[in-house]
Amino acid sequence: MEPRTAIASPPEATVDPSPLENARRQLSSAITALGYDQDLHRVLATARRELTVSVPLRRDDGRTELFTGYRVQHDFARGPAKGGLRFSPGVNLDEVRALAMWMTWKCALLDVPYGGAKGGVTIDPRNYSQRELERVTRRYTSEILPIIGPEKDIPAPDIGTDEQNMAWMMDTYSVNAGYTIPGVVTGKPVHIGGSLGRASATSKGVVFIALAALRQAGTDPARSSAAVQGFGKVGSGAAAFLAEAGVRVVAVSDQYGAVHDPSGLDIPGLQDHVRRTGSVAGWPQAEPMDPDCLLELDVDLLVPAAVEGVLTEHNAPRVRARLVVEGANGPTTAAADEVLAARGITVVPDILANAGGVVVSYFEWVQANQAYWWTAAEIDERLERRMLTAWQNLLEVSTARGLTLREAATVTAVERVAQAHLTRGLYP
Ligand SMILES: NC(=O)C1=CN([C@@H]2O[C@H](COP(=O)(O)OP(=O)(O)OC[C@H]3O[C@@H](n4cnc5c(N)ncnc54)[C@H](OP(=O)(O)O)[C@@H]3O)[C@@H](O)[C@H]2O)C=CC1
Ligand SMILES: O=C(O)CCC(=O)C(=O)O
Repeated sequence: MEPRTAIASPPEATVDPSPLENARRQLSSAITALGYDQDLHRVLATARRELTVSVPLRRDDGRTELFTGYRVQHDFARGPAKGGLRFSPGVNLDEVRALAMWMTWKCALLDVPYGGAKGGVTIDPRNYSQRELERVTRRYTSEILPIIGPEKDIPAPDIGTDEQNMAWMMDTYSVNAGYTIPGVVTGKPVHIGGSLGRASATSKGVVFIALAALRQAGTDPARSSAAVQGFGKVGSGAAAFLAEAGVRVVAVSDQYGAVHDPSGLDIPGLQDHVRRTGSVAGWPQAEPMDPDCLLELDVDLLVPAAVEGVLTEHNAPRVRARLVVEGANGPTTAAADEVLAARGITVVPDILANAGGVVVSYFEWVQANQAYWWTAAEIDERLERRMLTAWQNLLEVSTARGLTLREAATVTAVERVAQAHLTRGLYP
């Protein structure tokens, strides 16, 4: 594939306010709504453990490069920490802190028995060979090895990583232990202890929730339209499942461009094009469009499924979607949330909408620990049940307490985590 230059403009709000500021603002509102004191607030706002490591890489041509890696474990009160590993050049400690905190709330909201964690390495994986990526993954795993494990912290894929990275992590961890420990990571290939349905779980979960939210708003999915930002593991799967459900997916984007067809994109055809060329850009069967304009299209449903901070106070007044379902973590800043709520646009928060991944990661961990495998149908059925139960609960809390869906989700999750702290006596 030809090297490409990203044309999508960096999100205006990733610098100010940062994802961490947004995450802390959401927590702060929940603490106020719950009437908790500032001591408990400080405990919940602060990660239990943070590790920064340096990751040297001997390149294939003999040169050496040095990357920085992070693993942040935000909370353990409800179980081992859980969360993805991101390979992206912009990764920094504060971003990982925010993502780890959101993992804690997500696991609590879905009632999976984990705390939250996240990891990252400051590398753009597109610029490195598979052998180089293997060395980086193994070295990073060795560096964080003392703090991960099936009962401590269980990584999974996130931006820029996939099941192959998880296979290398599992192998590095297992070789050090002297025996195979599949429960140390999730999102592994199925033939080495991964779960059926994990690869598609996040996208499927997004679509279960999107369809339920459309129906809740009185919109027939088969007569609705959608735009999806990001065409990676989450975005391309979400676009495909939406299209299968009869939703007209009119636009999708990645870092290099966006394509638009008001009559609906042929998603399998586009996936094929991306497999061949590495981007949605240049697909001849649709019109190119400015990726920033995708967020402002007149559609029923907008699915941001790329990075944090793309819906800001600057563009939120121009959003015309009736419903936003967050496939990405933290795509909407706290200020944008207020603008969208005031404009009557419903935002289904990340900690519910994209939780399908961690739900099936939980199923994978349970299966790996028991060495007993479920069928694809069992996994899909249990995933759908968990997602829709959480959605119904959320609607009830939101209505009963007069809160937005994000406020209701954060309040519910923070209350569960706080109760775990208080009951265990971890809170001094
Ligand atoms: N994977 C999972 O199971 C889960 C992921 N998430 C979240 O979903 C989001 C996407 O993750 P995932 O799909 O796994 O990651 P991938 O690396 O598979 O895909 C990321 C996608 O986002 C695109 N992208 C990156 N920056 C921009 C931008 N500025 N504008 C438009 N598109 C952009 C990438 O484009 P390009 O291909 O051109 O680089 C790519 O299409 C993240 O927020 C992640 O944290 C949440 C829950 C679980
Ligand atoms: O599957 C997991 O453990 C976590 C996935 C993830 O990183 C996320 O939900 O943001």
